[in-house]
Amino acid sequence: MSPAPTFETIPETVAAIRKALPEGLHTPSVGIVCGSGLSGLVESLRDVTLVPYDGLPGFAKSTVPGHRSSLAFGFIGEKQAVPVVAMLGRFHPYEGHSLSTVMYPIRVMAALGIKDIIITNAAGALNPEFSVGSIVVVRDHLALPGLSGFNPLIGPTFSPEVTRFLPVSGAYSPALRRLAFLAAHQLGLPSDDLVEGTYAWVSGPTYESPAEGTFLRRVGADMVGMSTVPEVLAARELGVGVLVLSLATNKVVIPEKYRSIKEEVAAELAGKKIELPVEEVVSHAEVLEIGKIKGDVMRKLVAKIIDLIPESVRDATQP
Ligand SMILES: O=P(O)(O)O[C@@H]1C[C@H](O)[C@@H](CO)O1
Ligand code: HPA
Repeated sequence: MSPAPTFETIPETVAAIRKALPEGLHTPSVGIVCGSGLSGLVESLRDVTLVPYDGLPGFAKSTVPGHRSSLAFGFIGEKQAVPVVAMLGRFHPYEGHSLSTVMYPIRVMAALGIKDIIITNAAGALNPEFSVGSIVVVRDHLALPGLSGFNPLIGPTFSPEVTRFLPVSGAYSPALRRLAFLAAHQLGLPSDDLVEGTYAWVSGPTYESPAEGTFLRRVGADMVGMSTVPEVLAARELGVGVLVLSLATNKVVIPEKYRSIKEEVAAELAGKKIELPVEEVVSHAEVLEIGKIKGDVMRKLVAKIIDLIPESVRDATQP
């Protein structure tokens, strides 16, 4: 496991980043996290400077296919040139990274000056009304590891300024969620392309068993994924406004009824012919493929949302 970076390392990391940047990019106002297969979001940026994670104090290396290991700084927007920083590649606890390592880049982006962050991810759809390729504006989360003793904020508080007891009831900014739907409308996206839902965070790296998928659906989750929630908590702890967009890359199979091997054997012995169900198996290759197909829509949506964030909001720390 990579050593856990702390509050003390932040000034060193910020100085290393600023040294690598031209002056106009020193203080980005919006952060972006690119989920699995979604690093193409960087193509919306103008005048890009890449800062590799390698060599940045406190940063690890992303080991997951579909994740690069660089920060991209640049400008986005048609109406205005908004300075942004995008993480091309995130860290997941299942890679062996500590939760402090997972949250560290968000804390660095906050120290650089971001006021809002758009976090994207690839996730499995539990809600049967969602289609593969739908983009879900996350309105709430179920942090399964958090509920079972692995809350990312357990341990010494990150800095003297942050609260010990973070409220998360309003973690997903209604103002930014509203801009997401306005942006989709302005882009002419079909209404079913952008939906709302609750994201369940699980540790991975296994995908869900049918019983786990059924459980998560029953307790109110619409999507399930292996990231994002620690980043949301790190951002909210520092007053950064959060928007999460989840791309449904696969449907999580929730069986109406388990296949009964006992009944199949009995039918076979009785000489009856029965039709076997087709088993669907999710893979990371499929996840990346959908990211490739829908990457352009996600990219345009993120750029449009940033363009719509009023300057007054970008300049004010969110409550
Ligand atoms: O980083 P994200 O959450 O976008 O990646 C998802 C979750 C796992 O890392 C991976 C599984 O296919 O994709
Ligand atoms: N489960 C968990 N994480 C995921 C999935 C899934 O089905 N698809 C993409 N990330």
